[in-house]
Order: sequence, then C-alpha cells, then structure tokens
Amino acid sequence: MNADLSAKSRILIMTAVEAEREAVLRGLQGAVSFDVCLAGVGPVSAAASTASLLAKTRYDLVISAGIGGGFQERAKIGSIVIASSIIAADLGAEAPDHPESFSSVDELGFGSSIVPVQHKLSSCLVERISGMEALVCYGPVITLSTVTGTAETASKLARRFPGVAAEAMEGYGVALAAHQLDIPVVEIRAISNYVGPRQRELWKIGDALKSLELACSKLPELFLEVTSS
Ligand SMILES: O=C(O)c1cccc(C(=O)CC[C@H]2O[C@@H](n3cnc4c(=O)[nH]cnc43)[C@H](O)[C@@H]2O)c1
Repeated sequence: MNADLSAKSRILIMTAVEAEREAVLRGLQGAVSFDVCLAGVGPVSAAASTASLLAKTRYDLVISAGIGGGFQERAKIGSIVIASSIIAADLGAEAPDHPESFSSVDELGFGSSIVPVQHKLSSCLVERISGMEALVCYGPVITLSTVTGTAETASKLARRFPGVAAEAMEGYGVALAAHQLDIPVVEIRAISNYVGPRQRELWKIGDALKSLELACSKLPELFLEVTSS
C-alpha cells in the first residue's frame, strides 16, 4: 500500500470536543507521529481551526474523528463509520422546483460539496476494525451545521445521499482545509445516536467514545504497516 506516508510523516487528528480528543488519545496510547487537536463544533470552526494548524505545521494526513449520528439501516449505535466520501449536505440553496427541493453548490456552479477521502488508508482501517468488538461500515458521511432532529429531514437526507451512513458537524470543514493543501483526508465516526427525531437523552455517548477509542487504537499499527511497506 502506498499512501505517500513515510516514517517521518505526521498525522493531524481533529475532534470537535475534549471528550472525543481524550478518547482518541487513549486509543493512540502515546504513539508519537500523531497530534490530536480541537476543531470546535461545526464545519466553520473546524475549517478555521484545521487551516490555522496546517499553516504552522506540515502534516501528511488529516483525520476528522468523533462521535456522530448513524442512519438506521447502515450504522447502529456503538458501531464505527469510516467515510468513503465527505459531503457538505446543507451547502447550497433551497429550490422548490428541484425534485429534492435543494440545489447543491455543485449544481449551482459554485464548487464541490464533496471532498474525496484517502481510499486505501480508509479501507485498510475498515479491514483492521472489522472482526473486533465493534461493527464497522464504509459509506458516505455527511456534514451539517444543524443536527437533524426530525424523521422527515432524516428521510430527505437518505434520499439525497444514497447509502449515506452517518452525519456529523465537522468532517467537511476539516477535509476542505486539508484538501486545499493536497493533504489526504480520512473521517472516522463512532455512532452515538440515530439520525432522526431529536432525543438527546438517548444518545449513547459513552459507548460511542469507547468505539472511537477502539478505532483509533488501530491507527498506529496501520501507520507502521504503511510506512514500512
Ligand atoms: O456530552 C458529552 O459528554 C459529550 C461528549 C462527547 C461529545 C459530545 C458532543 O455532543 C459532540 C458533538 C459532536 O457530535 C457529533 N454528532 C453526534 N451526533 C450527531 C448527529 O446526530 N448529527 C450531527 N452531529 C452529531 C457532531 O459532530 C458534534 O460536533 C458530547
């Protein structure tokens, strides 16, 4: 596998909040090639924080990691989603005449709402995690500034993004900052809740943080394998 990483490579992992950062650090167990930093909540904060870090330090891979909402048919609570693409789901315009009532920035001609991921690393990570205690799914992950809170919005999103596995609030921001500097990107989401009617009291944050730790425990050996092959 050649992911253009070497033993000297540095990896930046961005999480929204401190509890996620701590879970990632527990998983990494002191591995030296990784920096884990706070992005803040939402794509704007995430893009600004990531761009500012990338302006100061050279990184070879950027990972957006944290908890997220799972689409019921694709990702169960406590499972892990590795993004196959990172999509800004609410970047565009409401469009009453459009079949989905929404035109993306792509359709409007203002850029791309999709950031590609480093597929080889992402799929190797899926392989590493599968067979462990947690379930893992490889699928599109959408980024929104507003957490979905109704069944209607969840259905609309599932229709607009076939196969969508998870939603969160930072992936696209982190990914765009990295992509603009040609740095490859991976997104890891551990599922704390289902996308749909808002029931914050049912979020299983503790379970999701354990899964996030588990997923991140695979990163040092994956990184070693990549750099020694
Ligand atoms: O309250 C806590 O202890 C706690 C610990 C860790 C993380 C949190 C968060 O609330 C993190 C917010 C973060 O989570 C993502 N997220 C989670 N579920 C969803 C969702 O259904 N839709 C969108 N985003 C979701 C998101 O990336 C937030 O930044 C609390």
